[in-house]
Amino acid sequence: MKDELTQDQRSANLKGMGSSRKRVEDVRFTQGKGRYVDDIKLDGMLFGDFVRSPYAHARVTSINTEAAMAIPGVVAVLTAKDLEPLGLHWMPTLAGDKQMVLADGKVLFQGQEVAYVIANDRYAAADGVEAVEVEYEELPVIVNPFEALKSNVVLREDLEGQTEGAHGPRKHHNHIFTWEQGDKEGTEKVLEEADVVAEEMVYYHRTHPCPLETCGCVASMDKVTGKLTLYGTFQAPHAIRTVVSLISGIAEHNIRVVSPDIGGGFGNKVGAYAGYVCSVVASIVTGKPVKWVEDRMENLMTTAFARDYWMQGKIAATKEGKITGLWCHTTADHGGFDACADPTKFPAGFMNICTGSYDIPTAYLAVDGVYTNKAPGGVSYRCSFRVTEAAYFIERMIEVLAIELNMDAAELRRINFIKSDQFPYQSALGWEYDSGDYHRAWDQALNAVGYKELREEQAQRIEDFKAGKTRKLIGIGLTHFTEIVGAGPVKNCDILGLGMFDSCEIRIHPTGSAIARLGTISQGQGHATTFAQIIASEIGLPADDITLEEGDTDTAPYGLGTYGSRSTPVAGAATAMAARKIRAKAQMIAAYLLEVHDDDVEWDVDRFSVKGAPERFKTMKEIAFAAYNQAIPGLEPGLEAVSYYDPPNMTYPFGAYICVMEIDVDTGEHEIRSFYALDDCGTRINPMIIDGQVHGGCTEGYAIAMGQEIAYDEMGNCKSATLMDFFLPTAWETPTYTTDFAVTPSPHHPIGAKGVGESPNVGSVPCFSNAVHDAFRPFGLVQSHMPHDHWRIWKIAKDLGLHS
Ligand code: PCD
Ligand SMILES: [Cu+]
Repeated sequence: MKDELTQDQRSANLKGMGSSRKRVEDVRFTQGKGRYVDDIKLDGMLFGDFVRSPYAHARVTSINTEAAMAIPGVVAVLTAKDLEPLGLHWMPTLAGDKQMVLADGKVLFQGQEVAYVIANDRYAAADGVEAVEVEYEELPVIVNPFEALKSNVVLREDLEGQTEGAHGPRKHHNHIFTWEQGDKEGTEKVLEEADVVAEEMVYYHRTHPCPLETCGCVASMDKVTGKLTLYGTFQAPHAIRTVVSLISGIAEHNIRVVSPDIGGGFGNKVGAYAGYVCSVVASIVTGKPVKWVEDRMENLMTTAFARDYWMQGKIAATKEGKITGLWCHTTADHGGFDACADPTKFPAGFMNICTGSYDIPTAYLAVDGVYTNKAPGGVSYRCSFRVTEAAYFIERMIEVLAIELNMDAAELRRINFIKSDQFPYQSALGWEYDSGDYHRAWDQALNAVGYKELREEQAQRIEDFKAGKTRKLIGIGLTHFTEIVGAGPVKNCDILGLGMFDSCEIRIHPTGSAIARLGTISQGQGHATTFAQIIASEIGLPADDITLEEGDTDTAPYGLGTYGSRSTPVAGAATAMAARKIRAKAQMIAAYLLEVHDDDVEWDVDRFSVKGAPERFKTMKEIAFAAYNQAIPGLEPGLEAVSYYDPPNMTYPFGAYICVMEIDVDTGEHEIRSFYALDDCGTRINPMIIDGQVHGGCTEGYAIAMGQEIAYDEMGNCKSATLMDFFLPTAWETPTYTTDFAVTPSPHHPIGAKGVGESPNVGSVPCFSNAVHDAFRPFGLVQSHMPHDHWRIWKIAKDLGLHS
């Protein structure tokens, strides 16, 4: 048989890895045909809504539900008393703490769930919420973690007297854990003996990812079959199924968890919320489906926030700028409950990646987790595992050290980068970096933006400013970040005891198309597009002929879900491995059909051909059909495979970002003149999707650095619970980005890919912030806290005496 097409043409037809294949899910999304939780409407469905605490800390002395029950349409009102007999008034958190489902005696943060009203429709439920009478007795409020550690006020009375927590000893009744990594004495010695030591407090404020779609679920208990179906905005559907089974006692095979389309997750939808538990209970009690969907204020006030890390740092170096040691003590504000979603052994996530891209021989990190009267969570926002905090910390400390040494910050970085021949690199705080080429990426970035000329322009501008010719300064923000994603090796990463592997199952149909199912779940990342591309390249069937399914625990193989940029490093690897199993069987089938030995056929894009006789071949499509219609001796019929992949290591994507900012000294306004982002995420599956990820992540980083904040007053009132107060950039504010790339494959990943989704947030926040600091560096600014909104920038200028 003769083939008309060249190898390249056949390869292009597959739309495999490396092609900017258009996102298949967008046909649905752009036509309003997505199916989100709120689109699920079941017969006889009821609606739940919460009574929430107006106080940040108060005793609940009484709850009267009579008036609420009298409202037409209200079916029931649940309080902690109703949940207690079921043992469901408290629930375990992913961090080994426990959290009230409904207020049990007291409340610990504003917006905390106090009672759950179930009604025939949303409006009756809302009226019911208004009518529930709750009496509170206010208690002293603590919103500052440093004060919490000194205060006599006991926030968590349920833990009183417990000196041991889930992560070791507790030093104080408002203390959660201390986590230490590295060499304390060694680092102190280095600091003592160093030529130069720079010290600074770096605060990464509390913020929130604010996804377009808020959190919600529909619980439906079928009393006839005993089967509970739970639809919801879950980033980890299988883990939710296991947790629901463990806390409700319903056998796991009788629970089906479904994540339909999700309108953005960003880590906000990893944890388990009171709304899920109450909806499940309500459905069991009423025998009807129950829907609960948060509104915007509830989402901002009560679901997983991000950051709130106070990082005290010391960095030591020689006079020439070679870093000799890094010390960090972090005070972590976790709010009323410790509900982070970190792997069990890492109560401060991967904060110990805080040595960044630099070869720092000695380092020490300690993190103290603290309770305050703020919302719990702390898991989210484009790095669930505290890598954003770590990158911000080290990239600020480098700038602070550059000031101390009176050095150019780009040069200081270059002197200290881990060299390409040092990989795999063992960091002082315990990680093995898989691969990287930082010097090359850095030079590529500096050349691309014309760094030298920019510095000259900036110097001229400073002169002009001093001469009274202009009131605008230029800031050049630099960042070189190293991410750590792909949790994780099962041997040291688990969530609630569930090892963090992931999975893929591929089934080839007789006519040569396929379906693949994964343990992950897309929230907008485009998995249906990219994972089909991996399979296309591995087994030579067009990506367009491969359906991808995620999120239904009745059909998908068990996996730990999508967050921490783990889908590509873990489920992506499982996908390649499952595909390779299929290809191995296909090889045997091809050899049988071609009547040669297995070893005498070779793979060629979309077929196996006889070695030395390429005109004799069987395409994958032909092989698929044969798998179902030929009796092949020694082989089972059919063509499918499943892989559960336990990664041997994390992957370490990295990037070089440079921002040029103009700052108006008199108004505090800024303009982003340019933003350059070079990302190296190893082998690239879909360059266009990567670009989209970088644009999205940088825009979130821009928001965080320049204005976004979950702020509290001293009474614990959340001051930023609406989009009037919480900065969400629109197309108007969003800067234009120039993206670039380098490719340093991961040596341990079957296709060499690393994650990329989190990287742009990890890298862009310090980049924007460093630009602000850099603009004022000649006038003596060393450190100033984010977010750098107009007022705060104006204040910096004022404090430096730049206003006449
Ligand atoms: N090399 C490479 C890598 C990657 N990729 C692509 O890209 C993406 C991403 O990826 P990754 O990195 O792996 O990641 P994932 O896992 O998938 O995801 C996750 C992430 O993702 C990001 N992005 C995004 N997007 C959208 N649209 N939405 C959303 O929500 C989101 N989110 C965010 C977050 S936050 Mo966390 O949760 O906090 O932890 S984490 C996160 C996908 O599609 C993939 O396939 C490619 O292509 N290539
Ligand atoms: Cu992360």
